[in-house]
Amino acid sequence: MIRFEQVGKVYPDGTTAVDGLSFEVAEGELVTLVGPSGCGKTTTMMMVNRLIEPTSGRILVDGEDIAKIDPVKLRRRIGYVIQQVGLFPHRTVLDNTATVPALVGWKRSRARERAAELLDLVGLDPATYGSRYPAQLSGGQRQRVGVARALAADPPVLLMDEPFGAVDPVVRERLQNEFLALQQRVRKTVLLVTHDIEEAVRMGDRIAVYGEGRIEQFDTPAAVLGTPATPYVARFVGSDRGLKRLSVTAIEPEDLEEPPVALLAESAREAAARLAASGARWAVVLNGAGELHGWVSADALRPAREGERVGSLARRMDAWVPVGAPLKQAFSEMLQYDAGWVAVLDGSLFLGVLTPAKLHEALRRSVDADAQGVGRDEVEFDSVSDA
Ligand SMILES: Nc1ncnc2c1ncn2[C@@H]1O[C@H](COP(=O)(O)OP(=O)(O)OP(=O)(O)O)[C@@H](O)[C@H]1O
Repeated sequence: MIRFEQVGKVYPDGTTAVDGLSFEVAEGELVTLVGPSGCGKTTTMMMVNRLIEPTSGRILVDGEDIAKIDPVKLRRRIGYVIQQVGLFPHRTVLDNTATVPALVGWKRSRARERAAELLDLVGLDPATYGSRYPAQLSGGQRQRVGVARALAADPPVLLMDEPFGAVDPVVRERLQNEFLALQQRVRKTVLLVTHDIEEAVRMGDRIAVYGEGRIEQFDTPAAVLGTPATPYVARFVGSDRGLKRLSVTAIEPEDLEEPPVALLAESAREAAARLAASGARWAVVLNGAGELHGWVSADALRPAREGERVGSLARRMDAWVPVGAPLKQAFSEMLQYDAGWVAVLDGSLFLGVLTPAKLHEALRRSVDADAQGVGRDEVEFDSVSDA
């Protein structure tokens, strides 16, 4: 846990970088610090591992005032990932990753074993990449090594300064998702600095939105987007915050439509009759275990011969998302498969489908739920279809 108590930093030339910072990052929580250039994010972060000393207030890590901890010892408890990664160019990827365990006195063989495990964890096969040098990696791969190295000594706290800043947007999104999946498993206490509100929203359990040298709002992504605390925050998160909410609103069972269902092994004629009676133009096709196979149209079923099964007329459907996934994921599947709906699954079981209309409703539900005084006209919906 990291706790800031009235922390301020005035540089020797008189620049006040931050002032009166008080907030807490709970154990296992990921807090993003977001704000424009020069607002004091990096200063905030570097005070946690004492690369910069505050001029007022105090910072506690796990309840201990860090001013009283030897900085070298402190830094061994804190992983540090920076944009430029800072890998040693003349050391292999494996040795780079093993740096901190080796520093803290692990045996070489154990440190290398641990490094291999970590490379695996961040999606780099140690057999392929372990013996390469940093220059022989792509930017995204270097970034992953940076994360692996920071995690190698299993520090409870992780500081990340624009960790995905140096890669293109597609790779960035992949690294972000990978890191989130990793964080689900390792549950570090993370402080992540970014100037990108999208990244802050996607990554943070909570977000600290910085104005000049101070925090304007400290809250969950949904609350920051739904109810910006100040006009400054509203401007910073942008007029398309309704759209950004797609990233933070989870699909819930109540959002789903329940279209007619046909089973793979069922008689096509019976299924056709059922569809005709309900007036539906298509049905979702499931196997006997209730798992998604695809879909079948009423037109395909109508001419079915006696004895023909739904399975021989059904088409596969690969657009699906797990229940609880963000609306944005469903939307992106719809676009990718050029589909008018996506199936929503609970494990492998089919729950229902999400359609664009339902997606819109879900977004509205989410905005209304914590709009608390924010007028509907302040939240833009109409751009959803342009995303
Ligand atoms: N060593 C220093 N001496 C004087 N002023 C400094 C020093 N380091 C940073 N500053 C100033 O402190 C303020 C906060 O800087 P900081 O690097 O924390 O901002 P930041 O939000 O991380 O910005 P960026 O996103 O551009 O990295 C800025 O005005 C900066 O110019």
